[in-house]
Order: sequence, then structure tokens, then C-alpha cells
Amino acid sequence: MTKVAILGGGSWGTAFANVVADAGLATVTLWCRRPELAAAINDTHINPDYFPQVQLNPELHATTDPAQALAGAEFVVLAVPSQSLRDNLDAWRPHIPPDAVIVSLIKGVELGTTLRMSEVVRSVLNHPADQVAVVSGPNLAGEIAERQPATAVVACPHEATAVRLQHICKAPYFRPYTHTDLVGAELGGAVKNVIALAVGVAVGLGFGDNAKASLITRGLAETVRLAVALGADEHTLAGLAGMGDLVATCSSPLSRNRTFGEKLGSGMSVADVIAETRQTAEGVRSARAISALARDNGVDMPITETVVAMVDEGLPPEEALVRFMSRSAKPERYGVG
Ligand SMILES: NC(=O)C1=CN([C@@H]2O[C@H](COP(=O)(O)OP(=O)(O)OC[C@H]3O[C@@H](n4cnc5c(N)ncnc54)[C@H](O)[C@@H]3O)[C@@H](O)[C@H]2O)C=CC1
Ligand SMILES: O=C(CO)COP(=O)(O)O
Repeated sequence: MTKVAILGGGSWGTAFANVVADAGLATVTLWCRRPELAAAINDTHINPDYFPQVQLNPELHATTDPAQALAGAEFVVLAVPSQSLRDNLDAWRPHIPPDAVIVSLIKGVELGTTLRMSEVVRSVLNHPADQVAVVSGPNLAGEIAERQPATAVVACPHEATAVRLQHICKAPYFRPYTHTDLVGAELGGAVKNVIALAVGVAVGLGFGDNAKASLITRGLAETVRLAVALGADEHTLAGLAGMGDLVATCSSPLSRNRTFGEKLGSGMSVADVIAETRQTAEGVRSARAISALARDNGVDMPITETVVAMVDEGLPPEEALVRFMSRSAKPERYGVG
């Protein structure tokens, strides 16, 4: 059987490891940071910290030893926060088989370098582009852990690699589609977290569906502008990794990014929201990196910039709204192509 290592026993790492175990074509080892979590998964087949109500596949094995997780792995799946990935990869590098396919589940952009996660992987591991893939799409981990139906995109510039990955994660409730547009799939996932934050703010301010739909649609427009400027196919963003993920995340109270924004919009300070947010809300730190990437490429991303102003510069949500609504009048389509 194919050997798969999944590095990161948080919500998506656990849920995705369960998908691969349920798909039944691979042996799956989940690397967790904490020994008590690994022991609970091995002994009870439950991840008590993230999904206490879910019975995981009993074939799923957990360990805190990266060497054990990575020995002989044909697929190495990364499920840690975007801003720690580089340090994690540095530590794991000696154990990662050079011919393994590296799969990023991570939806973020690195602060400082503005690199996408696949670029961070390649810069640390020197893996060829054909051996680096991403999984993205409307994939709220809580629903997938409960084995509710979902679809996803598995993207790799080398189509045969995407097909191999598709096979090992195709479970009865999880339907992955292949794609070769890695850039589009990655940016769709990263930017939607920022847009979900903005939608959350609108919800927290008490606004209704017109405001939400406007942010989702204009959020997609600025995602497309950035992605196309960086070489993506604009149609990718009309698919699961673009519109699909954006709609799911912006509509769901399960979304950590939307919830973060909702708390800001209802009057909490950024520091207070950060203090009570236990799981990763990627949009909070990736917003600044995405806005820098946009600026470097001459792309206008007003929603992203407004989120940066609220999260990093303390702009009150009410003022952010005024700033956004008073921008100069424009045609609906500009700056694409
Ligand atoms: N939760 C979800 O519904 C989905 C999440 N994602 C993406 O997956 C990535 C991981 O997110 P989640 O699993 O949701 O986050 P999480 O907060 O639930 O789990 C993060 C995991 O990384 C570990 N971790 C945190 N800091 C670390 C560090 N410095 N070194 C090593 N490990 C560290 C934690 O112990 C935990 O196991 C994010 O980029 C997120 O955007 C993508 C799709 C769905
Ligand atoms: O990426 C996700 C759904 O596809 C999860 O969104 P949050 O990180 O906002 O919870």
C-alpha cells in the first residue's frame, strides 16, 4: 500500500488523514506535536481536542516522531499554519524522502517573502515543481471529519501526480477533482480567508445578505486579478478552489476566519479576538502578505487592504466601511487580462 505521512494533527490534518484512511488505498501516519494527543488517537481513535464526537478510522496511526511518520512516505501532506511551515520543514527535511510528493493543505502566504506555500516547500526542500501539489476547495474540516459530502481540487503541474493523489484521497464522501493550475488553486484558498474575515466583519456590524454577496463577489474579482497577474488561469477561480471555497467559508459559522471578523465587527479589539482564538485563522496574518504581493505586482485589492487596515493598523470597522464605500466609481471589470 502507498505510505502517506500527514504532518499536523489539528483540524484539517486530522480530517484529511481520516479521508485518506477511509479511501483505503494507503497506510496513514499522522504526526502530532503533543504525545497525549497521539496516544488518544491511537488508543481511542478519537481526536479529543478537535473532534471529540468523531470516531476516526481505526487504521489511522499517530506519532510524535517525524522520522517514524516520514520513513518511506510516498506522499508528505503538510497541515500546519502557514507562518510556521518554513521552520517545520527545516526540522523535518532530513527525514523527507527526496522522491516523495509534497502536498500542501495550507491556505496562506508567507509574511516577509510573500511566497505561496508550494514556493516555501520548493525553497526549503529543493523538490522539483512536478513533485509539489496542493489540495484546496470548500473543505470545512468539521464537516469532513463527520463524513459529510464534499468536493475538492488536487492541483499539480504534473497531471499524472495529481491523478495519483486523487486516487489516494477519493473517499465515499470526498470527491477530489484534478487540476494543473497550482497557482490559481493556492491563491484562491489563501485570499478567501481574507475575504471571509471581511464578510465576518459585515455580519458583526449587523449587515445582511446584500453586503455579504457584494463582498464575496468583489472578493472573487480581486482574487482573480491577483491570480491572473501571477500566471493563474482565471477559470480556476470560478471553480472549487475559488468560488467554491469562498462561498463555503464566507457562509459558514464554522469558519475561523469569518468568526474572527464577526467578533471584530461586533466591537471586540484585535488583541482580544486573537487571545480567544484557539485554532488557526490564516487570513489574519496572510492579509498583509497578500496585500504586499498585490502591491509588488501592481494589483488593486481594496478588500484585502481594508482587512489589513483593520487587523494590523486598528482601523475601526465602521470607518473601514466608509473608506470602502467612498472609493472612486469604477466599471465592474477592470485590471484583468
Ligand atoms: N480547518 C479547516 O477547515 C481547513 C483548514 N485549512 C488550512 O489548513 C491549515 C492548518 O489549519 P488547521 O488544521 O485548521 O489549524 P489548527 O489550528 O486546527 O491546527 C494546526 C496544527 O498545527 C500545529 N501547529 C501549530 N503551530 C505549529 C508550529 N509552530 N509547529 C508545528 N505545528 C504547529 C497544531 O498543533 C495543530 O496540530 C491552515 O493553513 C488552514 O487554512 C484548509 C482547509 C480547511
Ligand atoms: O479553508 C477552510 C474551508 O475550505 C476553512 O476555513 P477557516 O480556516 O476560516 O475555518
